[in-house]
Amino acid sequence: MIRLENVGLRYGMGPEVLRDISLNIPERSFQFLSGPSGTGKTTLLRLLFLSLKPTRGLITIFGKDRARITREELPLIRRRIGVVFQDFRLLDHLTTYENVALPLRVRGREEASYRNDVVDLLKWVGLGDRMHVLPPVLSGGEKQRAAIARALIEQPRILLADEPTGNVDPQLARRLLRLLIELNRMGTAVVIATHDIGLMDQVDARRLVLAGGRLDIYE
Ligand SMILES: Nc1ncnc2c1ncn2[C@@H]1O[C@H](COP(=O)(O)OP(=O)(O)OP(=O)(O)O)[C@@H](O)[C@H]1O
Repeated sequence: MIRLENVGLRYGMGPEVLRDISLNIPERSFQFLSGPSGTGKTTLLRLLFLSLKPTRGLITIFGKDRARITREELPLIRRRIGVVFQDFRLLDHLTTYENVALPLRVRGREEASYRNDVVDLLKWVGLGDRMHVLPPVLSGGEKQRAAIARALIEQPRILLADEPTGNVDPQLARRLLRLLIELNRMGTAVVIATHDIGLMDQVDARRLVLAGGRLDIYE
């Protein structure tokens, strides 16, 4: 579904942050992306989300060569990729419901056509009773789940999550992980960037480990 071949990336004139990365992310797969702080996990996720271009190598996404994707095509392709950012990026002046519905509203969809989907998704992530509050009053774990719901509202084929359990206690981290595993069972590919070894040890999943700009893959 997403394939990288000998990809390298440098920011500006800096050193190569990622070197010779070759990776295939199959449909319906589940993997952790780990490695010490500053090794390029977020950078790799940004390459997968097409918010960065590689400085060398080839990326194929949904069968298309990344280098040939036009500016007009980009939003359509990105719609098939859900992302949960480290800092959530929820809009504080919109309710939880409105944050999750925003991608659909921006596309000009009528609220009546999506209201039930948003409510069902919020219930699924456990925020059924927090729909109408603003993000500043949500706890860290609730914000995380709102960000996951927003990433899923367009039914992406892959979910990229950057440290989704970074700010929550171990019990909540386990619940979030269960949610992502259930999502994967329903057919969505999942990539979770994390430092949390305890979290990774809970699932027998593929591990992508970055170190020194290179990627080791443990199937
Ligand atoms: N926009 C940028 N411009 C220049 N250098 C950057 C930029 N973003 C990241 N870097 C550098 O690239 C390297 C990899 O950063 P990245 O954020 O991808 O690592 P990470 O593994 O996600 O780190 P962490 O686990 O701390 O979140 C770091 O040395 C960082 O300083």
